[in-house]
Amino acid sequence: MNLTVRVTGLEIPDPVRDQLTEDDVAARLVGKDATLWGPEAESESAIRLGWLDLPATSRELVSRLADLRAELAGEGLDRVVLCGMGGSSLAPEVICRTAGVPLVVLDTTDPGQVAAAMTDLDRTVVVVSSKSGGTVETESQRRAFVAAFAEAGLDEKEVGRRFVVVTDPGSPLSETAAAMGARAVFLADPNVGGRYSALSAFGLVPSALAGADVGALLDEAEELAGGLSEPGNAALELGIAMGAAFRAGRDKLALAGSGGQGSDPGLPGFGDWAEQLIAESTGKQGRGILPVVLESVDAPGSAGPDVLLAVVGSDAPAQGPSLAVSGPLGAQFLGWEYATAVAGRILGINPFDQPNVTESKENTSRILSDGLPDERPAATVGAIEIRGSGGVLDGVDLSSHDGASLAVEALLAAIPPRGYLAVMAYLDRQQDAGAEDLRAVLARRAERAVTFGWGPRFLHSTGQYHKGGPQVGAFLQLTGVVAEDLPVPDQPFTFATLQAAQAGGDRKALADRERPLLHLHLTDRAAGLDQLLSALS
Ligand SMILES: O=P(O)(O)OC[C@H]1O[C@H](O)[C@H](O)[C@@H](O)[C@@H]1O
Repeated sequence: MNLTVRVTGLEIPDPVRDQLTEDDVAARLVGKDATLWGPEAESESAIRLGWLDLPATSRELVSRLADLRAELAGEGLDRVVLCGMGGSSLAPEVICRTAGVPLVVLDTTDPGQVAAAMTDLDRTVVVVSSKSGGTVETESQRRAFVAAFAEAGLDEKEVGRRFVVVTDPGSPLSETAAAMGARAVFLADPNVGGRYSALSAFGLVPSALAGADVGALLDEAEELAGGLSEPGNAALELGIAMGAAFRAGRDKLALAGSGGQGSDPGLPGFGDWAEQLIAESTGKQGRGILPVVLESVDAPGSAGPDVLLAVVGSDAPAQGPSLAVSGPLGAQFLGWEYATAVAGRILGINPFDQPNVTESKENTSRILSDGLPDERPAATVGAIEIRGSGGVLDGVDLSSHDGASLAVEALLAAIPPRGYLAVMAYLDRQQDAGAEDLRAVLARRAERAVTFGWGPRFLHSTGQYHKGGPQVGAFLQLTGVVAEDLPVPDQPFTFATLQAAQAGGDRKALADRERPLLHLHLTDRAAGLDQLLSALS
């Protein structure tokens, strides 16, 4: 078995393991028994277990993708841009970063970040990935690239040849792909959900075109797959540890990479992939495991009474209740998917649906048709406009020059015991990268779990947990002024209005739950971030 899981400092009660053994869960999961998560989950589970077969069924893609990559290279198309959200982009990002090959991942509606991806068009091929084929971010990016290629002088046929599409059979995107004459269309297995699709066409197509060795990835997964029906296998142990920790009150899973130390190479970006898998799969019905992606093994948030630390890519135990999960990337993907399905059974939830994701999307659509509500700031301090809901600004003196940090302090004070703070930044992941530093700064002050997510990307990941999981979150939303907007061709909105509507739609979903929420709008992005970080550090 090429995955090892070492559990340290966490007691696993015998009944948890005994029950799984008695119920023959390992073999039944490999046999795709849809009854494992109870009668209510059965119809969904019945069409969501195809990921178990992917190490074998995805094989046919390997040579097809090698041929396509060679064909593209022959035409000088060596820059790959991937448009896709959540399950359609997180895995390729890890695969390519781990392999050290360049892939431009576009999973945003930030106008500046989208515009920055539209360079070097003469050597660019765009992979448009969406399982449903109806994701607004992805479709908007596709339209923007079509227009950019046309503006660069390509005729309609040439434009189509710059696109490779990955989607489910019969989706609206499959029809669009045919209509635009896309160079290639890869239809994925509809019996695999987005966040379980790392080893399907969604993970493999962009990665192989960017130059990653996806055959090796499948080999790694296949080696693990061979032992997954055995009781006591490593992926089962991982799921048991996640479930037992949850039952013992350790419902925050802090994820850290080994940073390339020790015997395993690092797996950069793996935490963000696992975050979506765990948050969307378990965060529902008022419970769930909250993944907290850390900057390093000893970053703030790696320990605490409600925390289990998982170090990915390490075989050395860390301090405190922790897991060391080592193995190559292909085995990690399959192992964590299997473990999450097992943990889902222990938690008593359906690990294959995402019942609360649509809510923010619907709010966004409403804002796009009715317009943004006029929400006056409670105060403006320096480059930051301050707004709040859920009582977070009650009694806070916003008139002083440190009004913004007082507002943040009030938000931290509103985090309930065993709760968490989610920082949600609807900004440019490249240009405003410093926003990520807020996580550790705030975790140090809050002494509670603090997560960081780029909007709208996190809506397809932790967004489910925020709304469907335990209602113990406090929320810091960051938005910023847009220097130059970008149209979404043939749509009644621009990227800036879409981004603002997504932030507004999610604020509404959280406000409807009366969660404490602080919204800081940066009227100058760089100055606002500096102001915030220096006030809080
Ligand atoms: O691949 P798509 O259909 O575009 O979906 C992208 C993402 O969107 C939704 O919000 C789901 O909650 C995610 O699980 C999914 O990965």
